[in-house]
Amino acid sequence: MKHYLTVSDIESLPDWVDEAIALKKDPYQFEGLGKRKTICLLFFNNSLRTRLSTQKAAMQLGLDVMIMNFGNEGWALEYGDGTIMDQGTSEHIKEAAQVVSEYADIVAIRAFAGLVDKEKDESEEVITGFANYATIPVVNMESSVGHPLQALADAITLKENEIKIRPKVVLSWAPHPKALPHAVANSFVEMMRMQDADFVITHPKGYELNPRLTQGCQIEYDQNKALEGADFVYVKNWSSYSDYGKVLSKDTDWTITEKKLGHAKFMHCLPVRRNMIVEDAVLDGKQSLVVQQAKNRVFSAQIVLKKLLENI
Ligand SMILES: NCCC[C@H](NC(=O)CCC(=O)O)C(=O)O
Ligand SMILES: NC(=O)OP(=O)(O)O
Repeated sequence: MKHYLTVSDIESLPDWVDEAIALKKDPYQFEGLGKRKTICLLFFNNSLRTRLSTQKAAMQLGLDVMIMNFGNEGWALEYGDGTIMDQGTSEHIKEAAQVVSEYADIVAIRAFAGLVDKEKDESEEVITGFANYATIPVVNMESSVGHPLQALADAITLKENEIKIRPKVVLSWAPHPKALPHAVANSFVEMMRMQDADFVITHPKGYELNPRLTQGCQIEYDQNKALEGADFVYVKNWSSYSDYGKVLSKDTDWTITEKKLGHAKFMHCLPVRRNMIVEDAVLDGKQSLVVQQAKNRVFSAQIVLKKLLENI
């Protein structure tokens, strides 16, 4: 693996999940691997979990960590080829990526979708710009279209809570006041397609995800029907994909309640809007796995960084 950019960079999901669970029992096992090496974390957007869990994973591997809030503090970057830079952008991705490569051995980047221009978001200009011009491995800490560290942590969490070989896993849309990206849902779908499960996606009409990703997946527009007999309910809001970036519904009939959840475990990547996405009783109850998911972000990051370091 050269970079960790998408879920498809996972060479073997079951092996990586097992390795992560083993690492969790002995987190400092590979403490020497990152000695005298540096990871640089660049954030174009806010974060709690990704920032701290990736830093912690790096520290447990003995890496030095440099963090920069690029969105506020870096120069505005230009991505276009041959652009006459007489407008707002100050520095080209070509120099920026090469320069960061001189200071660090791995670079990790968070750059969300703008949700205005679908083509621009799907071109993944920030993360692919770094992957094209950096001379070091690049890690995706949530890009326009994917959040593969989250999906790997979710796979670990599913495995830790597995009670049957082929569980029923439901990905449900839920309402949110703002337009949110598709990245988390996309990567969850891609990850679920790598394992054996009765997987169902439910959302209101108009909220279909990128059909290239959901091809062959079961889609059920009736949320109650989708939730019947579920073992895991993974909840997430996303904005419309077809009517790109638009909020078409804030219908709180889609909010997850204790009653709807039944015996299933509740999952969400966080941060979560209480009593909008899910009612308090679920988050405060025993069936919620959200904190375990957040903990597993350390081990998903650590497995990825370990694989990259072994390759350097
Ligand atoms: N990394 C986890 C989710 C990040 C982002 N959520 C948000 O922006 C929520 C913000 C809010 O609730 O105001 C998303 O959906 O992709
Ligand atoms: N789940 C997740 O990526 O959280 P942050 O946005 O806080 O990093």
